[in-house]
Amino acid sequence: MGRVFISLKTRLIVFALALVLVGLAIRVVIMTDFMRDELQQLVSAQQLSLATYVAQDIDAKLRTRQELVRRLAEQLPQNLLQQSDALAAWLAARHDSQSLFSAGLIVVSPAGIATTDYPSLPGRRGTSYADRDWFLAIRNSGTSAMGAPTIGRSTHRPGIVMAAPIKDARGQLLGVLAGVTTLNAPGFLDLVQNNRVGESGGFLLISPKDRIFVMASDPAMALRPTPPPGINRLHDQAMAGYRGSGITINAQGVEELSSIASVPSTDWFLVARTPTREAFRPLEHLYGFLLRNTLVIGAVVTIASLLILGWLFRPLAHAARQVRSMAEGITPLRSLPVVRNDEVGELASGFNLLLGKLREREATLARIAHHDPLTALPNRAAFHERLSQSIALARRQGNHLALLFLDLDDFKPVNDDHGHDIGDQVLRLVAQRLQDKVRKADMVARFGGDEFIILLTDITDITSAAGVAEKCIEVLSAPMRVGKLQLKIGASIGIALYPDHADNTDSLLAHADAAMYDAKRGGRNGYRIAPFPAT
Ligand SMILES: Nc1nc2c(ncn2[C@@H]2O[C@H](COP(=O)(O)OP(=O)(O)OP(=O)(O)O)[C@@H](O)[C@H]2O)c(=O)[nH]1
Repeated sequence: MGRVFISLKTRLIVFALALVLVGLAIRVVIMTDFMRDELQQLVSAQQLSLATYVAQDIDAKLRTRQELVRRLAEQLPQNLLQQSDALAAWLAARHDSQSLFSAGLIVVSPAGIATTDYPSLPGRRGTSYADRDWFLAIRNSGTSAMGAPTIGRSTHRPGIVMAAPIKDARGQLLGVLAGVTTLNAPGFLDLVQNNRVGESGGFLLISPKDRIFVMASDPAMALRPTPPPGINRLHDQAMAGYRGSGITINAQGVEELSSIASVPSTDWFLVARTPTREAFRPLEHLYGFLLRNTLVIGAVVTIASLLILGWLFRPLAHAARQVRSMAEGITPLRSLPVVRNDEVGELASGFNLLLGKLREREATLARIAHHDPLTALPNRAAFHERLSQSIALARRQGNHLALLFLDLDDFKPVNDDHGHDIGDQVLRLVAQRLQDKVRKADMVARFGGDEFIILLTDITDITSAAGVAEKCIEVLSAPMRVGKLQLKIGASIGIALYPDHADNTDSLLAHADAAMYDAKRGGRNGYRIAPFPAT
């Protein structure tokens, strides 16, 4: 398990995934600001057009009613002002043909008392409207007026009054004609009430002068007071005349995108509002999309990384396994295949170079271990190895071997008289001369000091071995030129044969050694054959 976490492949995949996630985070951060601004502008523009459209619809309805009541006031037969029933019949004819005033028409005397109404509501005739704003406005200005939305005195429902003066030819006020519309009357504020903006947004129709909601998507809000200043920043700005869009926190603590448009014929304004959570929902969808998109990209990156890294690292893993197997001695040392010309290929080439060096070093060490550094002849260890192999082979093939144990005569004085360097050169000359006298298949080794040993393979009889010994003695007896010196040495040789004297290395060597001492004792510069065992 631990290997998985420290694996280069895992780390690279984690790194790639981290890049994907960082990319997502950066996209989300950058896009959030950008998209929010864009979306806010778009939704604001749409919502403002909607608010303007609905505000103009309300305005048109108010104007139509104002116009109607003004016209009716002009047309009203003034002679009927004193004939209540006839006037009611006249009103009925007008009201039925154009029923814009859902709560009817009222004729009010200059003193503010309702004299006639249609449709007639219980208790309406005789009621005083002298304190109503619309009546007072007409009394003061003499022109038509619209009252503040309020609970009707006879209807007992939220409503609004449009009133126009009834004047005689001299401009004398004879009465007031008032048309009453309840706020929830069909065809009046339909677009505002029970209508939503989006899913959870809505409208508010506000009269800033009266500080009330005239109507809202929730009709229960009609005539409720607007929030006091300081609760809703944008509402405060709208009350002060701002028209346009903005984001604000409403009295319930919900963030809303609000668009404000004027109703031109009054000082009212209409607010279309949508919770920003809903307005900016496309952003959530975008995040969802980005997240899904990132998950897919992440999965693709992981799979692609696994495949690509697997392909890239396969030779590396393979090479690592091979190197381990070589190091553990399971497989022999051999060069790694260089599959590609990339870093992995470079590593394999580097390993192969190292392997070459190792082999060279190994060869040097083997040479050092098996050769005498002075004469470059095989040393005692190499000789023992070779002798064992030769005995085994000779045993299988039924051949004879001969061992010539050679010790220089009077070598010590060379050292003593001329120094060790001269002695070394003499030893090298001896090695050279001996090698020249044997066949390639034979072996000359330095046994140590001034002792040499010669292994003759495949000899037929003792005579041929003795012949070689003689030639060696002869060649070594010849004067040796070392620098300006002319030196002379000799050699004593002991000969032992396989299998005649012995059939193993140690015993064979012991026989040859003993024979060599025999030769020394016999006067030096000669050879002796080990005595053959009695049969
Ligand atoms: N220069 C040199 N001398 C060596 C080396 N190895 C051994 N010797 C010398 O070889 C001599 C061998 O001793 P001996 O065999 O007793 O000397 P020797 O004079 O040949 O005696 P005999 O065999 O009795 O004739 C010693 O003086 C060693 O110091 C070497 O590598 N270089």
